[in-house]
Amino acid sequence: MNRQALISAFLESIQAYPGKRWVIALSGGLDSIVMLHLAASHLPSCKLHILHVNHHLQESADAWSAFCQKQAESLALPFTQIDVFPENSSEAAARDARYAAFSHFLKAGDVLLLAHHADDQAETVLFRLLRGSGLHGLAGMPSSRMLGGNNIVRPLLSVPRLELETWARAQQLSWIEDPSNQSSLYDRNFLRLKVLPVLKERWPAVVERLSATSQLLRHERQMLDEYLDQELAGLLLGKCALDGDLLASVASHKRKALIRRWVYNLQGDTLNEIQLAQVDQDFFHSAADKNPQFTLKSALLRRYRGNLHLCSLATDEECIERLPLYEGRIDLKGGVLTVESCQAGSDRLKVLDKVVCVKRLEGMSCRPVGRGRKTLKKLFQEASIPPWQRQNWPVCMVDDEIVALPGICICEGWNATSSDTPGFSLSWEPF
Ligand SMILES: Nc1ncnc2c1ncn2[C@@H]1O[C@H](COP(=O)(O)OP(=O)(O)OP(=O)(O)O)[C@@H](O)[C@H]1O
Repeated sequence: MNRQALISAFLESIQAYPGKRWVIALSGGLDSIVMLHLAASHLPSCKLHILHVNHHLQESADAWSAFCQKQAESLALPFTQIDVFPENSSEAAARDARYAAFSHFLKAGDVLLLAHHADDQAETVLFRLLRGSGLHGLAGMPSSRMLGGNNIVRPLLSVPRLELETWARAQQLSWIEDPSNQSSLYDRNFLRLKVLPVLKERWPAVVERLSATSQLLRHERQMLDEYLDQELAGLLLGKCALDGDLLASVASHKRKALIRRWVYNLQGDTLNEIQLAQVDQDFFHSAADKNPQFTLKSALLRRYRGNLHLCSLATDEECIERLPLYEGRIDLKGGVLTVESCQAGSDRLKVLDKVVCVKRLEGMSCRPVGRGRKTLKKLFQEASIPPWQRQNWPVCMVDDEIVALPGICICEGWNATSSDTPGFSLSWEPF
């Protein structure tokens, strides 16, 4: 890869993500220093910002921060340092703290640039292969992904480390060598220091090949994901529930793949094989009267009447007190309410003016159209609404009268049967 090819690879990956700001994650190591200088030379400086995280884990941590700040000053670029104090000194704790700091710092429209390169990708693939990963793991790091609402991009992912070093030396750049990278006690370092050099002797292009393999697998995975999304469409009961009978009827490996994809689509969490085996065991091989639960980072998997539900960990919070209704989508803590007024003519919205949403109280009852008087409890049971969703289900009222239970029923007198009858339709997507 010549100098121009390196610059083109960098610019091509970045130009697909024209953010408000490109935030350069600068550790001070070779890779992020090269990324910084490529960005400073080829991108408008008014769109650049440097972000450095000080983990306070090594003696020289403050010296690294000072080095990064100096780089920013010499290039006249804005610089932010975030200090974090990870729970312990492991790489994983540092990583968690770093990503939490990244998330906290990024504003809407920012794109975060990370300087992982092809050797990092090769190490990742080898490491995961040795750990027994499947397609998901072997597809390696993606060249871009979402972090909360922001894009993370790795514009140097196809560039071997040696190319970066050659370029950095030619530009007379200086960078920091992290002494912990030289300890082969860590698995990743062992692969980098002891295994990859031996492989390179025999197959000089091993890094490029491993990184090409991961890219092929990413494409295969993309096709698989598209297939799973189509299959999921036939299993969904609302957004956050899957039909348990249909899931039980497919082979276990397919069921696990479907559940993993569904959870990923809703939560961004990827369940690993051990977690999936646990979910499969607890939810599809346990007695029907059991109430299995599986806790994810910020959600809970539950079973109700055989179906699989993904619900927020915060469902016990009281989310509605008294909310005037208006047309459109209303985001509430326990879900999303969609309101459509069906009344024709100029009084259309007046119908909704009178309606308020309240929280359900014990013993409430109403008269759903054509079904006589029913308690809300009975209506929830008949509609197969899981108990944990009932507490936050909004109840629509005018004065003391219940006029609708969104997604379940409209009450007598409030279903628009002609243009002069008040009416509306409502749906509630709990989470
Ligand atoms: N302290 C830091 N401050 C800002 N950015 C950092 C810091 N450490 C790492 N980064 C960013 O992350 C990239 C990858 O760093 P590194 O290879 O050390 O992380 P990793 O642990 O291997 O990977 P990951 O960050 O995905 O866990 C760096 O090139 C840099 O862009």
